[in-house]
Amino acid sequence: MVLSPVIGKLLHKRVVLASASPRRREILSQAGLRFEVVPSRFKEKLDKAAFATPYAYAIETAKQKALEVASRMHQKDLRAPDVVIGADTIVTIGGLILEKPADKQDAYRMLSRLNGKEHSVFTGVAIIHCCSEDGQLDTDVCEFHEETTVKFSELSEDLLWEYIDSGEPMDKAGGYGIQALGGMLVEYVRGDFLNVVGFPLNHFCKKLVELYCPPHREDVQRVKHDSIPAVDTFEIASEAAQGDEGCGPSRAGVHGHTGQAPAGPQGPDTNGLVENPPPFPSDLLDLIDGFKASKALFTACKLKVFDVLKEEGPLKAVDVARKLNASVCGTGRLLDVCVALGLLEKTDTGYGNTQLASRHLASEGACSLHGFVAYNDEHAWTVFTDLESAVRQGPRAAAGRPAEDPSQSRDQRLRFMRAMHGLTQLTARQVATAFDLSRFASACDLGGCTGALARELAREYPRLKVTVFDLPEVIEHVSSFHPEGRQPERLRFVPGDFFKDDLPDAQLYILSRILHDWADDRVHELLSRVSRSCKPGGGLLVVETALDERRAARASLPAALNALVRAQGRERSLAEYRSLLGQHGFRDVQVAQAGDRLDVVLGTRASSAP
Ligand SMILES: Cc1cn([C@@H]2O[C@H](COP(=O)(O)OP(=O)(O)OP(=O)(O)O)[C@@H](O)[C@H]2O)c(=O)[nH]c1=O
Repeated sequence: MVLSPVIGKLLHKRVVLASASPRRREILSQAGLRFEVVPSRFKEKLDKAAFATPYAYAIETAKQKALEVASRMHQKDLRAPDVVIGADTIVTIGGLILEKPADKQDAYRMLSRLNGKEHSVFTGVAIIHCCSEDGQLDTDVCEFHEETTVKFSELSEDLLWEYIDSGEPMDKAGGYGIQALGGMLVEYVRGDFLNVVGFPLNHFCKKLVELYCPPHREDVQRVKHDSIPAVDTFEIASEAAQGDEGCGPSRAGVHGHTGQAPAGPQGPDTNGLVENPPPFPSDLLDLIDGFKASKALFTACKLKVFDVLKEEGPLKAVDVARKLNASVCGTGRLLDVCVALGLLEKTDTGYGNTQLASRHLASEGACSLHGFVAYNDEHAWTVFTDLESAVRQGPRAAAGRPAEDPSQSRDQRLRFMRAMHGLTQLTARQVATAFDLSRFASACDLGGCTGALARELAREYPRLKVTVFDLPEVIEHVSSFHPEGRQPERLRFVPGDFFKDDLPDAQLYILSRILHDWADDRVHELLSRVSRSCKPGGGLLVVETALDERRAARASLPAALNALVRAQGRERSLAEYRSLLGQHGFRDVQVAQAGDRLDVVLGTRASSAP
């Protein structure tokens, strides 16, 4: 989520943070900025005596850090980033500038100097806009600084040494970290706290407003000079700038000149007053662009970008391109988009997977969603292009559930199984433990596919014997999902059709992600078959993503559309699932959540027939 519309102005630019500081990275990403991190190689050795003030030194260092990264990236990629941000934090006391301590003794000297006194923390920031023309890098520099006063308590030698021995001081200006243990040393802070931590976010936002959204002349009087304009003021400014070739730093803007912007689309009204235009629809624009992000993820998965980087990363774009047998330029763009989407990280040594990507987007691994991504790319994507006709004509009654569509090819079936396998593995433990199922000695997972949930149940309940019941053409492929060979002894696979064949005997029946695939008449048919097979005291466990007010509609609505475009099924609310179980003779119906996407409903078969 982008909190500040002005941060949103940078969303579609290639932004680079020229800093190795984890604090800067955190502050800016928490503010919603998307950026790559390329630590600067600039040596912080400028002659301090040559600067009139400590902050002039910090600003110049910040600028040199950012310029070094801009020119290195320009030379390497022949494509400079749009914006490079550099920063430098220093601590000053009695005219002395303290940077990061060289060793423990140095940290001790610094902390002793600060002990019991007030000092200033300055962060200099440089925002560099780059553009390359005819292979030449052209830069516009915008710079500023922020000062915060910090007072240390009187601290004992022991405490100082204990703090130094914690290791915390070594990578921090002045030898302390106010955001962590070092906070204990501090009596008070005057000014921006984040400035001490390493990045003056508030001042940075004000600068972006100056750069990207120069205000109307009329608004200048309304905006207090020392405040970040309220959101509506951003919007007035941004609308104005949009009228002027989109909202970006005009050359004048970059140099800090805020000339008169043309009136917004609505212009001044007849009384000469500016009407407030509606808020800028950043979230809506993100939504409109959403499909591009999905497709980038799908494509990177399909090309096995995450597999290559998991095995051999970090790698440069050119090396990834070679391994993928793809164009260097196309690969570079895709990798950058993946960085912006938070799937990859970019450092000096090249592109690497984030933990998320290694865990879920590489094709192997217990938590891999690679199959689910492929299913969405190759199947759901195509089907969803037909959403309009599904909405116009209603659900396509002829379409069957993928696993049961007789026309489905072996490859399609395998793809569907891979998707279900990944998704089920991800949530199997949460489902298995949503209720205490230890009272059951046997369970049958109807439509249990590759047995991902069944295995987890067998693992969780050492007494439980689990049967997976699914179509023969599904069971046939099960072994390829369990390369380690033999299934656990308490797990067996039985081929069959739950609408036609006798259901295997079990004390507990499970219908996980099955009912939403079917229309009401088929659901009743299936539940009455389960009810007839289930002995009094036995159970039925239904796992679904229920349509429910309690959950943000976001999580369940795509599934509702799924049912519309794909089959005759539909999503149901928890009340409907409860009622369905009740109608088929299940009592004491309880509901639990499995993670934030799944609901688990458990009913006990009553002794009297429904
Ligand atoms: C006073 C204080 C400083 N810091 C950190 O001190 C480093 C300053 O060094 P720098 O040279 O400005 O940055 P760097 O870490 O060398 O990174 P780079 O930008 O690559 O030069 C930055 O990390 C800051 O967060 C804290 O984390 N907490 C505090 O309370």
